[in-house]
Amino acid sequence: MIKRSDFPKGFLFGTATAAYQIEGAVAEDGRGPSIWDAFSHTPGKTFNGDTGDVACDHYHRYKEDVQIMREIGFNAYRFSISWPRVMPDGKKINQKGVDFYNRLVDELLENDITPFITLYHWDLPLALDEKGGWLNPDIAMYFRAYATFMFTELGDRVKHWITLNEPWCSAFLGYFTGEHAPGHKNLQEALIAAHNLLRAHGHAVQAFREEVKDGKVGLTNVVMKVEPGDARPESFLTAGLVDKLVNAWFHDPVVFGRYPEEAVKVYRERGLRVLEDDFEIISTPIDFFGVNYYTRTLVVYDPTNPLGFSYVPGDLPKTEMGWEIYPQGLFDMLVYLKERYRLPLYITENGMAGPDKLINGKVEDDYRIEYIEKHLEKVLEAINAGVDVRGYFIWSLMDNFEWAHGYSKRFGIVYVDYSTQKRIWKKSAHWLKEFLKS
Ligand SMILES: OC[C@@H]1[C@@H](O)[C@H](O)[C@@H](O)c2nc(CNc3ccccc3)cn21
Repeated sequence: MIKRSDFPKGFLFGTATAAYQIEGAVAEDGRGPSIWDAFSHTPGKTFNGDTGDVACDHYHRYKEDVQIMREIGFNAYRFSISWPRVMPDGKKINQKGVDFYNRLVDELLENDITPFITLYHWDLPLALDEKGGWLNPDIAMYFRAYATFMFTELGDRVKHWITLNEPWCSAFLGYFTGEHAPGHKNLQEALIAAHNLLRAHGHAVQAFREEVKDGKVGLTNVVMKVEPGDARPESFLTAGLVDKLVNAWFHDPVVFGRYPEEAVKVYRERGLRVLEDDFEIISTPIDFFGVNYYTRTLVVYDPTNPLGFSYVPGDLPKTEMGWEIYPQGLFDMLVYLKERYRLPLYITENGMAGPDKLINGKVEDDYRIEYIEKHLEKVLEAINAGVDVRGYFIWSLMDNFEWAHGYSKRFGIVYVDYSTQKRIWKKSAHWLKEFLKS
């Protein structure tokens, strides 16, 4: 059984959330609509027609939620700022919205919890989407202005910042598969959005260097361990290619100032345009990568598929999301990222959706305790293998709005009874409290 003291001194143990998934109060104190407000209110887009209108009502209950983090013993908390709450039209400042984040940051600091802020966790102001959103190259300058303002407003107290959460999801789920807002289904658009997301990231890093001299800034990507789903040699090659299409596509430009050549070829061979501008800005040096790790992805060679591969389900035990539980993949990807990019790493998300049932006031989520413990063991193994991992954030503090799945998936270590907004510690929260004392 691993102990907290096995980890390096100063290692951060935290939990993570995102604005649209927990805040609610979507029209309070001047907040403007985001693309997720529009998307979730569009019939058929989310499970049961669920929306983030109320969510966990964190906007009003943030003090209670900070107390829960303090009692569990976390020393860090990753959360995101709702761009449309602080700039309802994407540009004009709404001071009441800004003041919520001032209050939240002060509450965290008073409880010795280090804030990690994500500037963009998918809730683009709808007004900017109406100007083309991530398809409009101007978006990079709107994002730079938003980032600059937040750095000046909170940078005196917040020294750890993440520009974007998972640009792969924003681009490919938002513009190719259409599962996420704004719900487009166009691969060329996904490539354009991906490039503008990376440009926006680079501009924000440049602004950060001007505004927060003593801070650290990074980018959080979803990191998938891609493996062949059958024994054919062509599937082995396909896995290597998909790794470039998903992982390297959002890491290489930021460090090397270019897209991975093998992946560019896949798109160009299919007549798609790959953008090449602004790599100087995109590769403005960063201080760390955030790693969101959940599972592995199995792919097989499939010439009938537009990109030459298809996903296959694995045979390992799965979570409620249908994702295989595969801690080894975390170790593998931490070593891979260290070898390829040589940057400090924070695991900014790791966790599972479980069949969490409230029975006699308790949620016995032993499966989640095992998931966390097994993944922490792999983090420790990676650190002992020389990987510079500096923190681990559990997704998530509490059950929340799980995007297209609505409230049907529970990732929290704290159960939320949405009918009463009562927070109920799951067994995993009690386990973590003991672990963090060990
Ligand atoms: O789904 C759980 C969380 C989600 O609530 C967070 O907002 C988001 O940052 C997040 N990213 C992942 C991993 N992304 C992923 C994307 C495609 C396939 C498998 C995993 C999981 N999660």
